[in-house]
Formats: sequence, structure tokens, C-alpha cells
Amino acid sequence: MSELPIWLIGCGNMAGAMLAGWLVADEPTDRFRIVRPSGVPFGSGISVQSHLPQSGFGEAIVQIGFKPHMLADIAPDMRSLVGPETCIVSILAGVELATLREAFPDAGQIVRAMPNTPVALGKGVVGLIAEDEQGEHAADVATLMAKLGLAEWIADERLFDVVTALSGSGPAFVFRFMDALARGGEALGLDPAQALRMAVETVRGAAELAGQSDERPATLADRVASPGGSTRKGLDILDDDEALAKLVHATLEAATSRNREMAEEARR
Ligand SMILES: NC(=O)c1ccc[n+]([C@@H]2O[C@H](COP(=O)([O-])OP(=O)(O)OC[C@H]3O[C@@H](n4cnc5c(N)ncnc54)[C@H](O)[C@@H]3O)[C@@H](O)[C@H]2O)c1
Ligand code: PRO
Repeated sequence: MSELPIWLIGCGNMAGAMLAGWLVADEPTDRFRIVRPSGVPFGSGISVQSHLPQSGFGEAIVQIGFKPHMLADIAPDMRSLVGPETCIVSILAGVELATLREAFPDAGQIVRAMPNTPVALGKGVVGLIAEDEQGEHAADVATLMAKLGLAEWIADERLFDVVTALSGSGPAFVFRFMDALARGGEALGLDPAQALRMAVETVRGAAELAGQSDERPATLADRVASPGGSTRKGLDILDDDEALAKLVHATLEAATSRNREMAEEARR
């Protein structure tokens, strides 16, 4: 395992969740150097500075984690610090490898990583695509991301916006479903706090069961629905004219299309 230093240029919600996950996985704190304008400390042993360093990054993994539209402003200040031994990792939604290469022409390797917030617990999903998957530092990045949960190489960059919608945004969609489950129970008379507790644990248990099972979720759903019983009546509502499937498809389409717009905005 390489012990390359890891710079986090921009460390808000998402990069902060990744760093929390790496610390849970016992990565040494002295590997990490945060640059964020606020200079707000992260935790014991983690170096935080409010400005970019004076000298170059050298051989390091440099992860950029600011908002996609900031790339054009921030990259010029970083450019002289990035050399052929530097690996740039971008978690910016939408922003394509070609745009990143224009922003960092001297970088050795460029990798896009698309994490989600459960990485903070080591239970996230990280989509990956590299300029050169067999090239320098790609395996180091994959090893690092695998400490955060499921890390998957994506073969075609055109699908990266779909990955961003499915697993990057996915927790938000699942949280909405949890809320809806709880509010449904509440509307039918349950105590709100109790309904929320039970909804969250139901989703947690169902996710673990689905994760450990060889069966598809559709089969597991059928096992819950006893013939002639009450679950089928509920599933009939979700399945009527594929109501839930259509809603989720439209949700992913909308998120994917915004990722494509952000890619376009970053190209300008
Ligand atoms: N939130 C998510 O679930 C999620 C998931 C996957 C990818 N992303 C991507 O992560 C990125 C950050 O999203 P977020 O939700 O963490 O946003 P955020 O606003 O919480 O974090 C942005 C960070 O950028 C920093 N920043 C601003 N100006 C900077 C500068 N000049 N130099 C260095 N750092 C600067 C901010 O201080 C902050 O730490 C986005 O590009 C987004 O597409 C987010
Ligand atoms: N959060 C980012 C956004 O909302 C991308 C995936 C999750 O833009």
C-alpha cells in the first residue's frame, strides 16, 4: 500500500465524509492535508490550512472537492503546484476527464471518483474512472476508495452521470423514502418518533438482507407478500402502471441531466 500524502482541496460535506471514513478505516492522520478557505479544524492530527501550499504537491494524491462551477477559478492557482508525479482525483459531479485534463495539463494521472455520504461509515459506494486505469496511481486510488465501501470502476465515462445520480445522489432518494414511510405510519396513527425509528430500522434491515442475499430484491419482496395477504395490496399500489419504477426512473433522469448540465457549465 502506497503511503502517498493525500491533499483534500475543498473539504465540506462530501470530502469530510470521505475523510471520516478513512479515519474509521485507520488510515494514519498524517497522510491528510486539508485546504479550505475557512481553515476550520477537522480533528486531532489532521493538518488544515486556508490557502494552497507555496511549493508543489510532488508525488501525492490531490483530491479536489469544491463545487463544480469553482473549477475554472481554483484550477489556475493550483496548476503550477501539479506535476507529472501528481495524481488528481476529482469528486466534482459532472466534470469530465477532458475538462480536468485541460485544467491540470501537467498532472500524471487523473481519476474521477463519485462517492456518497455513507462513506463516512465505510458503507458507501464510490464510482471510479481514470484516464488510464492501468496507469500510475490508479490502483492506489482504488485501494483508498475501497476503504470507504464498494468501489467500482465504470467502463464508459458517458455513464458516470448516471452513476452520480444512482449512488452519489441515491442516499437522498432513500432518505426521502424513509421519511415517506415514517410519515405514512404517522398519518395512520403511529407516534411520529416511533414511526421514524421503525422506518429507519426497516430500511437498514431490508438493505442488509438484500446485500447478503443471492436473490433479487423483487424476489425478496414477493417473500414478504403472503398470497392473499396485506403486503400484496400495498405492492399493488407501488406497482400499478409501474408507478414507483416510473417515479424513480424520472428521478434518476432529472439528476443525470443536471449532471450533464454541470459538465457543460464546467467546459465553458
Ligand atoms: N454532497 C454529496 O453527497 C456529494 C456526493 C458526490 C460528489 N459531491 C461533489 O462534492 C463536491 C462538494 O460538495 P459538498 O456537498 O461537499 O459541498 P460543500 O459546500 O459542503 O463543500 C465545498 C467545499 O469547498 C470548499 N471551497 C470553497 N472555495 C474553495 C477554494 N477556493 N479552495 C479550496 N476549497 C474551497 C469549501 O470551503 C467547502 O469545504 C461537489 O463538487 C459535488 O459535486 C458531493
Ligand atoms: N451530490 C451532488 C449534487 O447534488 C452530486 C451527487 C450528490 O450535485
